[in-house]
Amino acid sequence: MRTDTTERRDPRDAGRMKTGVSFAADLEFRSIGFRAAGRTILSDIDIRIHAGQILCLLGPSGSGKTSLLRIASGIERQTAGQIFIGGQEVAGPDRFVPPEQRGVGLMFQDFALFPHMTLVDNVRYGLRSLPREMQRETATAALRRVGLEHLAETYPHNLSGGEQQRVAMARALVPRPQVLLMDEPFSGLDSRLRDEMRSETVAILRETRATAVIVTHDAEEAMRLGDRIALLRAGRLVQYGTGRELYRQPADLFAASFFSEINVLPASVQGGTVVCPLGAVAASPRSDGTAMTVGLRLEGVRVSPDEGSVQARVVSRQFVGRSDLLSLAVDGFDRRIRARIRPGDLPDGVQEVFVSVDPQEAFVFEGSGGSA
Ligand SMILES: Nc1ncnc2c1ncn2[C@@H]1O[C@H](COP(=O)(O)OP(=O)(O)OP(=O)(O)O)[C@@H](O)[C@H]1O
Repeated sequence: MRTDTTERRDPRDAGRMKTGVSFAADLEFRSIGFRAAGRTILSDIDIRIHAGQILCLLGPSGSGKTSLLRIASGIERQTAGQIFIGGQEVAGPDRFVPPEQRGVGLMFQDFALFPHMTLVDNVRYGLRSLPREMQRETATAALRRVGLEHLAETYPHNLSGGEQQRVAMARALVPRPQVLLMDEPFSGLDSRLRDEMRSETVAILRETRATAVIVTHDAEEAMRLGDRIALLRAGRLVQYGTGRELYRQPADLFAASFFSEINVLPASVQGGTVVCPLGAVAASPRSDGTAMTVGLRLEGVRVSPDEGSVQARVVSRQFVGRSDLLSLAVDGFDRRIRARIRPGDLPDGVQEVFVSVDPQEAFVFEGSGGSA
């Protein structure tokens, strides 16, 4: 039987259930597609995470991260495919479990605390099915866990951003959802606080053994937080794996450039070797003349005053703290090459240099477009 999507419900209700009855669960997106307003927003998304794992949905603005999160929660309904939580289908062509029965907790970008309620009442909100005394006790314990018990009777507007984040986290976790869904939970915090809250959030998620999905557009954040990362682009899954896999073996040029700044260089196969304007990069079994593209991390451009594959001139040099950023003009290549070097690696004032490629920092893709 079909049940309509539940846009009129208050999504803050999504995690409401009896405390203590649920445990972390596997979460699976199977062939998810989503069309809205005549557009394809998501297609063919297959992701599965195990109970207790943290999945980061990573991608640029508009890639479909929030849509996928909303589909997992039941606020939105996919137009193709199925969602499984703990092995049970919660959404599919013939089945739709509403948000409040899915055992999911939701945490929003702006934390969405109720301004007219004290902190303890905000946290209690998810526990309305429990007896009153238990609600208070459990909510207070949850505030204690995030270090805010002493502020239980204050109102959200008295709190700093980090404190609000912690209350939102306590509120989302207190009903012990099987899966916690978090939409850019750190984006409203300044960078120092963001670091602190990231570590704290992981600690709390591990402690409660919650399965979590975190939306972010920051690759470093995804690597810090996620056991697995799903990289999306224009509604498609570009790559799924650990942070290390995505960083070290990006599926295509887009994935490579999402994880670090890169130079994109045209290349071709010559005598079993991929050769770009900075020299030889890697061996290749492909036939001579095959067009290739090299993605070279800025750290992968070796710069030396006296040795390297090709000659270059330093066009600009910027001090940016732990490294210097160089812009280089390479003989016979009309685009500037960017490099990031340790300040001591090249004496100040040196203009004529040699450059070569560190093969460890270079990614080779077939074709001139750079796909895998
Ligand atoms: N119900 C809908 N109706 C029409 N368009 C929608 C709907 N939901 C999402 N979209 C569109 O789908 C695209 C993906 O949106 P989504 O919010 O999922 O992306 P995102 O990756 O989370 O982006 P951001 O990082 O900017 O939040 C956007 O272009 C958005 O406008």
